[in-house]
Amino acid sequence: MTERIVVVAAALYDGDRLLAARRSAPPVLAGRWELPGGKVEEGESSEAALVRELREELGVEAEVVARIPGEWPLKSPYVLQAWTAHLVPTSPDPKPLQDHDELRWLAPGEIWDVNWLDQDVEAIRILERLRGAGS
Ligand SMILES: Nc1nc2c([nH]c(=O)n2[C@H]2C[C@H](O)[C@@H](COP(=O)(O)OP(=O)(O)OP(=O)(O)O)O2)c(=O)[nH]1
Repeated sequence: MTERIVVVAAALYDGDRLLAARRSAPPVLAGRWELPGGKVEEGESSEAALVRELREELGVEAEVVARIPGEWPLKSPYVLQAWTAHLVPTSPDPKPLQDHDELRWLAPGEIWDVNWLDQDVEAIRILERLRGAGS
């Protein structure tokens, strides 16, 4: 069986605003926007990986809420999974410490104002649908 490595990404909300992060590397992805996160390490749960990545990349303390249904192929052997999350009340504000050079909190009408990575678009669409259904 071929190896399969999960990349976990966070739809991090502050109220109804969603955090988008602009990648600074590698060159092929730089300048495009994504849900922050990273690779799950061996023996690590997806939730623990997400909390760790958000701490490393943004300097925040986050709590994972729920998995967004679906899974999206990235460059083999990676697949993308996404989770909703929020900051714990004592968390510092996010800062682009690693992998990103800009962050934006997107209000509901601003979701498509950034140039999302192609592979993230379906996850963002699902989020928008879930949000629509919930409001
Ligand atoms: N974090 C994240 N990565 C994504 C998304 N969409 C997408 O194609 N990717 C790709 C970019 C990278 O090739 C890979 C994740 O790498 P990463 O650089 O964020 O993960 P990492 O921190 O664990 O990486 P590393 O520096 O330890 O190698 O998945 C997304 O929404 N979030």
